[in-house]
Amino acid sequence: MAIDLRSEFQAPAVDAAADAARRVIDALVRSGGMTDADMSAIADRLNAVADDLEAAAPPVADRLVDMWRGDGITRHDPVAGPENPIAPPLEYSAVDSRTIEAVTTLGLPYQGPPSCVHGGVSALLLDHTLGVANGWAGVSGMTAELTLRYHRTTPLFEPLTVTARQVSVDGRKIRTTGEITAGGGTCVSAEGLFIAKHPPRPR
Ligand SMILES: CCCCCCCCCCCCCCCC(=O)SCCNC(=O)CCNC(=O)[C@H](O)C(C)(C)COP(=O)(O)OP(=O)(O)OC[C@H]1O[C@@H](n2cnc3c(N)ncnc32)[C@H](O)[C@@H]1OP(=O)(O)O
Repeated sequence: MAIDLRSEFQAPAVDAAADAARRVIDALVRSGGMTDADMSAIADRLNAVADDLEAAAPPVADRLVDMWRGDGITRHDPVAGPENPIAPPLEYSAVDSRTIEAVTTLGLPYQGPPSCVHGGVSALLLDHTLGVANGWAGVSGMTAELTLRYHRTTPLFEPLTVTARQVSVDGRKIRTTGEITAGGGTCVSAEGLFIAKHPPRPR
């Protein structure tokens, strides 16, 4: 069962613009200097788009309030946020009442070692996914510790399954585990300690 991304706040045109930005990021990294495209002209066009967006954008303080409307999963975060071009974005499904998973394929913008996912990107995906698993299980908090083991390299261009499960809640201490697998094998595993604490949402 897919986990609902706050359906009352869906914004298909915003998500489509973010998807287009993801394509731009991917194409820029793929091109580098090995392109016949006129990169000076492309920089001008991209800056023109940024000028339009900045001219119409709200004050940051207003947007922060907007970002934190409602409850549940955010739409702007850098892992699952459909309106954040940095996010792949992961789309979570519930496995059971304490476990979630997402399948994603990462490309060149996320590269660390040759043709492999950057270790920091894996940490980002796991930190967030463990946090969402906590939210899904009903008791969430802030990351206090995140221990990662990199078992083998995590491939680009192949489906990755990112899984997280809330293991225990002891007072304010929440323990959660997760992993990234490819082709059925574990690439990265994670153990997290979360402390039940919630900074106030901007209002
Ligand atoms: C329908 C859909 C549902 C899903 C809905 C999804 C919801 C949406 C999900 C969003 C998912 C985002 C997932 C990203 C998660 C981040 O990215 S969070 C950002 C990164 N983390 C931080 O910035 C945290 C920074 N650190 C802090 O703010 C504070 O140190 C902490 C961690 C909150 C703890 O501070 P505190 O509340 O003052 O806690 P404190 O009283 O000192 O300690 C409480 C207990 O925890 C222990 N403890 C505290 N820190 C540690 C530590 N590092 N190591 C070991 N023990 C510790 C203490 O020893 C103490 O133990 P006891 O004495 O009670 O036995």
